[in-house]
Amino acid sequence: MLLRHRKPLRGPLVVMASKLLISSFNTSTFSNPKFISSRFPSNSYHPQLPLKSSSDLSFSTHASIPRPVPEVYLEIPDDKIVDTLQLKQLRLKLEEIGIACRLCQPGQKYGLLCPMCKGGDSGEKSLSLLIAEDGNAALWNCFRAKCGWRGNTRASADVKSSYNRMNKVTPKVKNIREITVRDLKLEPLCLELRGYFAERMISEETLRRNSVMQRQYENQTVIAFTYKRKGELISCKYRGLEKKFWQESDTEKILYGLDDIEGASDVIIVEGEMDKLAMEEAGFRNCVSVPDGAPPQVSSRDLPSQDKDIKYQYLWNCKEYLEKASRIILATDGDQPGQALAEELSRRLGRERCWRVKWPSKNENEHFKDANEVLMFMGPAALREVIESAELYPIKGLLNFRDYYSEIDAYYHQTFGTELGVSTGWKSLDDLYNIVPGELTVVTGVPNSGKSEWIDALICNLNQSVGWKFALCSMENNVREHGRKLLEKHLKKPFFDVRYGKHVERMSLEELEVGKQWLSDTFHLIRCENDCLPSVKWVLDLAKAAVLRYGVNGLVIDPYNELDHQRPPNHTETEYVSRMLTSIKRFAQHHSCHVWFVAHPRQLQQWDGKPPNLYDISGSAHFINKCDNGIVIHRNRDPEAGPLDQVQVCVRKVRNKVSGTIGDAFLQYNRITGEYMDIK
Ligand SMILES: Nc1ncnc2c1ncn2[C@@H]1O[C@H](COP(=O)(O)OP(=O)(O)OP(=O)(O)O)[C@@H](O)[C@H]1O
Repeated sequence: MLLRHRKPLRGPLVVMASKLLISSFNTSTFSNPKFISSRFPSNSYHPQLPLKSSSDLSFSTHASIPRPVPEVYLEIPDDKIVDTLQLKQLRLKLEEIGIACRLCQPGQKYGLLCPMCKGGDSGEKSLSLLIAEDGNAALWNCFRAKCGWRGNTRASADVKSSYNRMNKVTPKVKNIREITVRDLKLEPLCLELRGYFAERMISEETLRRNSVMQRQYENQTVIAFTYKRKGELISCKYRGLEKKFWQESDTEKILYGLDDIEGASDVIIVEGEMDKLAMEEAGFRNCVSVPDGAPPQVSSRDLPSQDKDIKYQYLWNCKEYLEKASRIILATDGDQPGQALAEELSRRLGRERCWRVKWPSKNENEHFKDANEVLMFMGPAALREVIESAELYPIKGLLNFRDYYSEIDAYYHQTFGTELGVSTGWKSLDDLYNIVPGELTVVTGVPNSGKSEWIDALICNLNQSVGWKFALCSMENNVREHGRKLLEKHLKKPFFDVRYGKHVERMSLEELEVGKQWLSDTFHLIRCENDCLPSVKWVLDLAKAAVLRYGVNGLVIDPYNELDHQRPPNHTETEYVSRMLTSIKRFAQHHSCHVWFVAHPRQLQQWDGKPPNLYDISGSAHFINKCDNGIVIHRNRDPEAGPLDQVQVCVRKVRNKVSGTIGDAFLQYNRITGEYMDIK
């Protein structure tokens, strides 16, 4: 007997709960939303009915189904409860789709067993059903997150509502027929068909054990693959002579050979009945075949909910057989649809327990495509070997060094020539700092120490030695000044013949023309032409375009403080810097592009004239933590201490010992051409 709760509605909680439940329901259906009970009867009646279709049903999953609000009660006088014709019709419809509502009364909410998920392992009554007070409509949802089945229906189909529209995307649950060998007029296989299987290396014993039969169909004898569960015939699939397949209508979709995997910890899934039989010949009974073959390609959509997963309903119908398996070998066909099927199966079964097979080569260009082919042409031992050497199904993001062997080999053989880093062009730095594609170098130094000059000289050297090209995001330089400095270094002549260059020959007009062409071929400028400061993301997006369009090998961001650093209010500066550097490193690695990032040190209170520390960079210690290389550029400004044109390149951090080590190198600065030279 159902428990009914007979306390009057009270308080704001009740009103809230009513609104919550009714808001997801057509209010015209429920004219009086205030009578709702969400306490579930503990002993509701729920026979296990097969899933059936109804023309005016609509189902959808909903992750955020409101859980029933407890302690909300209903008061309906007994004399108002009348089983109207429409209520009877409605109940029939609900029963048809497996909702056991024979004893459910209008205006109340009940907790029933969900026919879709059967309440999961615990068998909880997770389906919340509400029948409208007029007995004309019902609304249900399963509050188990894994299921989330929900829907609504009306007693009569011709009501104008959103149902028809929704029906188009909802599954039609067919009236499942019970079938028997006798009803289907199945017969034992004739000699000719047994011969057909023998050609395919399928023995009579295997055919018998799998109850492979035949049937007369439109003047021809066709093969009948019997789909059984616990020995009972559930469905039957026919195969005509021209490899034409069809299946008994209105039967439940299940895996072929289902009883063979009951309790198995290792399960093999193949793409056709013939492959299942072939596996048996190779000694594997723990094998099932999908009933419907393979999809043309992997769906680009998210995994649908169970009730909308029509094409793979057979997996859900056999869930309890598959969920205990710890290893599932996907031995689908080697062609594209077969691989798409493996992907779709692994998405549903959990990639972590899936394995895949590699079909052996047939000749130089081809592979065998499935189990039956391997059995026929290579024999049972070869098929066994294929299954025994199955490999783990790849999981995106979970990898092994094996996946990188070719990269490791290329590294060993220095195939690309840049594995040990490219020389800066200065001998004194060869042991300390070499440029590796994909790394991040942070450069610092007190103002006017020559950071930008040194980086310009370095990239000119790299262009000359290995032809690298660069994207320059140098906010402090105006374009013509930057062009001048780069040209002077490249042509080794001053741009002007006054002041700094008055004693040396100026670059000629012809040299300027050649130089301009070199500038255009070598550098791409990332510049914010208006007043706003560019963000790191903006710079990286353009740098990515420069990599893809022009194949640049390096990016210079000079300096850090000229970028827009508006950070989200909940981020500290440390967090912000950390994230920003992570995004720069990702860009560098992903595009094999070296990034030089210039960062100023914070204001040094009592500067002793010595090179600053990397930790002195204003903002955060993340600069030194995150960079691959950390360099401080320093120059002597005390004539007593040594030559004024001497520049100290302090290599303060080198993450990769292959490319260098910590130490100082000294270079000589040529003020006229901006070149840096090794000190002889
Ligand atoms: N060793 C040096 N001797 C003399 N002048 C130098 C030396 N190195 C750089 N300079 C000069 O110092 C000026 C500033 O150089 P640069 O712009 O490269 O310094 P910076 O460290 O990047 O400065 P800022 O911190 O202001 O960005 C330039 O005019 C350059 O010619």
